[in-house]
Amino acid sequence: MLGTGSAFAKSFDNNNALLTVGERRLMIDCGITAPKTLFQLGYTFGDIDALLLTHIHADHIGGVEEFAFQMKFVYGRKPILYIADTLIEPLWEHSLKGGLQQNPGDTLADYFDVKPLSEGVTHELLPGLRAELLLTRHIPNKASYSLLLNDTFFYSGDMVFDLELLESLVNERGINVIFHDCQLHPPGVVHACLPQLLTLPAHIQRLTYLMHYGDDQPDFVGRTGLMKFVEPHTTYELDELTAK
Ligand SMILES: O=c1ccn([C@@H]2O[C@@H]3COP(=O)(O)O[C@H]3[C@H]2O)c(=O)[nH]1
Ligand SMILES: [Zn+2]
Ligand SMILES: [Zn+2]
Repeated sequence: MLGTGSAFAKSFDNNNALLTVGERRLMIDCGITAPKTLFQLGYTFGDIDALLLTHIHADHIGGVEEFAFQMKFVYGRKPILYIADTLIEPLWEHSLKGGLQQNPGDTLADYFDVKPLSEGVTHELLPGLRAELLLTRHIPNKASYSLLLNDTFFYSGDMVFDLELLESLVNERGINVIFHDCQLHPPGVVHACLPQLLTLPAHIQRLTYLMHYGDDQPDFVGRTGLMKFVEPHTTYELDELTAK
């Protein structure tokens, strides 16, 4: 995990991840803090093969302009951009065009090898890494996607509490690890909040790890039921997590 903080956290970096599969690396979201976090952890943008974006908020896309410029002008190649088909136009028109457009007609494709993802369809992102996007509720009229990885691991984009979805993932789809965004203080208007997540049945809590939390997270250690916190700047072995 590059970071595990909420959008407003200052002691935790933005909730972004770097997945390594064999020799290939996929970054999940690239927020404001991602360029500096990568540097602090000893990576460069040149180490990244592909970027996947869950939704358009700065803690998830605020570092994309630098990523795009560095890949073009420092590393001289187009990384893969995996993104929901519905987000391509708003990402460019509403977020990136102001900084990245240099010539009339420039598009995302001038910086990225854009691979549109359709919701509900499994795509192979890297050899050995399959992902399905799920449109999950975050902010009304604003698309945000969560990820099902290799049919075993659920990684929430920002989303509200959705008991029905989590139950169906675990009970019907065989998901055995959940990384879930967690707002520590209620009410959970645009994120699941801790009191809501604490109502999950025990067998789901045991599979659940909390991320995207605020600066007072240390006050909540030991107060998360059967759920654990995802730690920042920490590497998790998916095979080990999902084998438990
Ligand atoms: O209707 C809204 C819209 C936004 N917000 C805050 O802005 C943040 C944007 O990033 P985020 O999605 O990680 O978290 C969001 C919330 O903290 C909110 O509380 N209510
Ligand atoms: Zn966020
Ligand atoms: Zn968000």
